[in-house]
Amino acid sequence: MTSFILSADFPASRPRRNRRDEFSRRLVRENALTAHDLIYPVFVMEGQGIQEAVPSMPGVLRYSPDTLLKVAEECVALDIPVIALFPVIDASLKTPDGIEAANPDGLVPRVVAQLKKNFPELGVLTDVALDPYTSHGQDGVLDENGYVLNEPTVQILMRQALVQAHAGVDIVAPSDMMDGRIGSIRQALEAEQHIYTRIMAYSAKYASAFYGPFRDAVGSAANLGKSNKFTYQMDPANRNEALREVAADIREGADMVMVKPGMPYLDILRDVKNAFGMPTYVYQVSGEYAMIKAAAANGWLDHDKVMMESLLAFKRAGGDGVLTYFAIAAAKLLKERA
Ligand SMILES: NCc1[nH]cc(CCC(=O)O)c1CC(=O)O
Ligand SMILES: [Mg+2]
Repeated sequence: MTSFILSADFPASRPRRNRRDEFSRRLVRENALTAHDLIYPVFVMEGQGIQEAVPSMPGVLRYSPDTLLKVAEECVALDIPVIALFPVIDASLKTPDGIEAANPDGLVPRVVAQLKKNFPELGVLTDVALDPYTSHGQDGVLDENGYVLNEPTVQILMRQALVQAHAGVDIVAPSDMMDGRIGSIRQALEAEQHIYTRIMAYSAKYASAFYGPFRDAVGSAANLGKSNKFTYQMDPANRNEALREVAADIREGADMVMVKPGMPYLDILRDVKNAFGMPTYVYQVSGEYAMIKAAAANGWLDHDKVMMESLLAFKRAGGDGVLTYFAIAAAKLLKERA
């Protein structure tokens, strides 16, 4: 047998030694996913006894406040720390300024109060954004050319966040990408003694085509039509800009920051974590979920394995937690394995 040297390191270095047995693979494992890393986004609408399927998001349902309680109970049982609410607003309540967002008797504040009353230990996160409430599906107030106006939009977002805080929400999460909204919301919260309301800022939110199924779920897709969100959400080509956006949100008072979408933006997630060391979250968005579901339904990918690998990748890339429609399924798997 001829002996040959493959490299100067070999065979002193054989990376496969550590990989040979399950015990040493476990011993050298660098990252782990736990239920504590999961935030479960849910769609909620008016009504009773509702569990309505979202066709472009197989396995995702729209709930009425009563059926949502069961979901919250499941989150608690599975050790999922936070549930994130996304409202489906009746078309009759949608207006150009989306002012229903600031209605203290609206759907979201009522659901927040109900959840906190029944499950005080479950963290509740609310979306601060106008798109579920506007008749045009944009995240803000428009001028005569259809341009989203910054300050007038921030004024309404402040009122929306305050209403949610009064209802008892734990975390407000502005997903709109208006400039200066974190500072305005923080000031308003402090002024009204909501000093413990946390802000999770959607800081680096890209103008992504991966949001398509979500817009079906909340019913903004048809209203939005062919228009886009390029004048406020970030250009997918940009990397440095994400760091500037995150820096500004931290200075303005964000307690946690977010990168969105997830898997196509893992580089941004790593950059943000390295640059700021903040509690950093990532949104595995509706389109990412739909892709995995579709491939699995065709038998092209192993659903559970791909789901868990995609979630672990967020941890490895620097995420402290993930907003994911897989939260319940993943937490169940983690519990079975424990
Ligand atoms: N305020 C809008 C909002 N909040 C969360 C999502 C997307 C979430 C997902 O795709 O799962 C969007 C869509 C958008 O910006 O158009
Ligand atoms: Mg910003």
